[in-house]
Amino acid sequence: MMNTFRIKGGQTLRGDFYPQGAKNEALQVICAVLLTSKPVRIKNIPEIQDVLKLIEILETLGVKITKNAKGDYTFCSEHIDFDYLKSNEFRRDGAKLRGTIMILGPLLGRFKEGYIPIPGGDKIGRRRLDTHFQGFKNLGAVFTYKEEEKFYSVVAKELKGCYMLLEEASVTGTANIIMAAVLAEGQTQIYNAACEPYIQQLCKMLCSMGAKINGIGSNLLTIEGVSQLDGTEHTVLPDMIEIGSIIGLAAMTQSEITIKNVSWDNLGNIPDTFKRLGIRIERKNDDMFIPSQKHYKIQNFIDGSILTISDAPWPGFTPDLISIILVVATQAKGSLLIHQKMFESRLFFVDKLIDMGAQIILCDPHRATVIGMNQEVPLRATNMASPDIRAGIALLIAAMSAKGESLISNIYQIDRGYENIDVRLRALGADIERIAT
Ligand SMILES: CC(=O)N[C@H]1[C@@H](OP(=O)(O)OP(=O)(O)OC[C@H]2O[C@@H](n3ccc(=O)[nH]c3=O)[C@H](O)[C@@H]2O)O[C@H](CO)[C@@H](O)[C@@H]1O
Ligand SMILES: C=C(OP(=O)(O)O)C(=O)O
Repeated sequence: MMNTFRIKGGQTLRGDFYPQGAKNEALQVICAVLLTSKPVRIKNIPEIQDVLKLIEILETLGVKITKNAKGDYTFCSEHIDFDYLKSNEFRRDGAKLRGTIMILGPLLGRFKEGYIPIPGGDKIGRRRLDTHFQGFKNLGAVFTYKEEEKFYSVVAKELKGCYMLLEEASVTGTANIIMAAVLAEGQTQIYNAACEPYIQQLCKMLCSMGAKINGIGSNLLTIEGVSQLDGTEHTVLPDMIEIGSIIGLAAMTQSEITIKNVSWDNLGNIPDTFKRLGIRIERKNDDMFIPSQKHYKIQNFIDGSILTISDAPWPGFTPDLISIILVVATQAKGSLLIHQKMFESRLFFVDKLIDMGAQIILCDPHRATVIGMNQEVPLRATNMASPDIRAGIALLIAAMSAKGESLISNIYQIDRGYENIDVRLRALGADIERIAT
């Protein structure tokens, strides 16, 4: 069944918002349970489409899963069904999301073989997997790709640690290589490693399972292989992308919102980047208070030139919040150049914002200039489909600020990353309804 959101915009929201656990961390640490035959308990798992699908795939793989409470699961990977891994069912199920790619590293590390169909995820431009496979090959694995079956396999007689310099700081690639290397023989050094909080959390969890990893949080990881890993307990951080989305929503709708328990120390430059758009953000212990603001003014650079916000590997600004920055800028005072460097098809949704009356010039697939309207002319309500997860939430924010009723279809693309977003926004006073179409 396809669902649509009906949104009556123009309401001011107010209240406390509790962020969900981080989707991209959950996908990594859930895959890591494959590294041990012992129970691993993970708390604060967001119960969103992508994560639930991964859990379902692990269950079919033979992992015993107990749900202790909402978002709190224990996984035990004593036996793995390699027949299923090579089956047609897996070729179909495994292709549904991006996160499944990260079962390869742990399977290769522990069993010396792993299989995966070409993974799904957002259609936001080319999404290469070269870094993953080059990393596995560096450790001694043989990589095969059957083009007609769209199926990858990695097998090794043994994995041997080595020094490697990654071609790019791929997030899921780094996670995959770490998970293979923790059980490889000897020392592995990964330079140009991604170091997002997702990766730091994965490393911390692996260390509590007995792995030996140094350099956590930096782009040089040194791993001493161990022969086996133990069980553990781990809690997923709040989702920094959801937190950024709510900052954007508060600013656009001139609302006063407190985002609870944000884990400030793991937000990097996200709060400061929104502040550069003139949005006031206050720290209150571990909560984030966003006061209601009639207007917000984009800062210029020191030399007076137009501000540019671009994405970069961590600790740079995350590409997953670029669409939100863009939509928020449409009602700021001033102009902004958005430069989405990593993905080439993530800005096309600006067409919809232009339909709603936003002043945006798409310069090329990577850059858009936004001329803010200073909340003087509201966006117009419209009907639209959500193209990808972050454009989806950006359009939802636009619809919440627009006068009148908007419809957003294809909201599966929002549900896969935001848990019950309609219910949680209604609690803040939003007029949003989920309708079956
Ligand atoms: C499930 C998951 O965790 N998904 C996240 C993960 O995807 P994922 O791990 O798939 O993304 P990668 O980090 O591999 O790369 C994303 C894109 O950026 C390009 N690239 C990457 C690194 C680099 O230094 N330069 C560069 O240009 C790649 O070529 C690719 O086109 O990281 C992305 C980048 O933060 C996020 O958007 C995704 O939400
Ligand atoms: C692009 C994203 O997700 P995925 O990598 O799962 O497609 C995202 O979370 O913004």
